[in-house]
Amino acid sequence: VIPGWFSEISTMWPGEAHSLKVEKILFQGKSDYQDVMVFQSATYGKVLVLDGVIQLTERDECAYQEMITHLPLCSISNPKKVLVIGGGDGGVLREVARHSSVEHIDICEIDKMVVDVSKEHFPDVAVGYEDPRVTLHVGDGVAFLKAAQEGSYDAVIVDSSDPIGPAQELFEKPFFESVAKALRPGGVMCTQAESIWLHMHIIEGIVENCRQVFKGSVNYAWTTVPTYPSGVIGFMLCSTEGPKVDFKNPINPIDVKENQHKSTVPLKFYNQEIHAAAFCLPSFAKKVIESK
Ligand SMILES: NCCCCCc1nc2ccccc2[nH]1
Repeated sequence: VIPGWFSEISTMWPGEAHSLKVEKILFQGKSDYQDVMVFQSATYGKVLVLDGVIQLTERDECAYQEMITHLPLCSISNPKKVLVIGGGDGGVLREVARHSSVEHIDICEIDKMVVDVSKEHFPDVAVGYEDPRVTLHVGDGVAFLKAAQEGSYDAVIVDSSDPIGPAQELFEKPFFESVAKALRPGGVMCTQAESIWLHMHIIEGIVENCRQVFKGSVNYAWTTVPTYPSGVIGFMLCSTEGPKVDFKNPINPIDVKENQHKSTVPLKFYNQEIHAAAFCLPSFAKKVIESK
């Protein structure tokens, strides 16, 4: 351990560790589910760490939050009812709120400490909670979806941490089945789907499960997030049987106007070209993902 530096060491990425220079530790706690830490970094703004794994930094969170939200929502017309699983930081809420067709946003986050810490230390991310369309449910996303009424959502966004820890069940087939049940015909799911450099085996399993569960389209997209392991992270884009969804051609460009309730920052990362580009895969990943 180098004094003054945080290194992201994990069995999920053996032999490598991204490091950030630490100016000051702002919060350290242990919730019922995980260790929670916030520190001021020298060059990436504030950083949120759960069980030693970087979840977001102020400098590059825009890439992840904008892509995980707009890849699905710009692929369907007139999204009205959206469910977010995880994402307790509030960043996905901030992005969903940009879509004026949306009437209601449910968010189910298991760890209240993540919500409170984000509101305290990441106000520009937690601003999403201030939108009047948002309802926060503190609890397990698996149980929430089991209880959800069939066909009640246009989109479900699964903004989970990694499959080691509280989010483990969110990568398994029964969970995907409960998501498909809660979606309307032609409804869409977008999940955090790890790194093609580090987790091709995990991705292979997710793709296999999704192809069995989602009878519409199933596509893998990816983007650059400098502070996630290997500097990239992926998304699983799935739609249920029904009206065809073409994820690769955004049909519903965001009418990016001031949020009804709060003026949020303009889009920093997402645009139509990067939407289409996100689905272009290197051959080693294409071979695995498109053969499933
Ligand atoms: N190793 C990659 C981790 C990706 C984490 C994505 C993420 N960031 C989050 C912040 C708060 C709550 C849930 C979250 N999920």
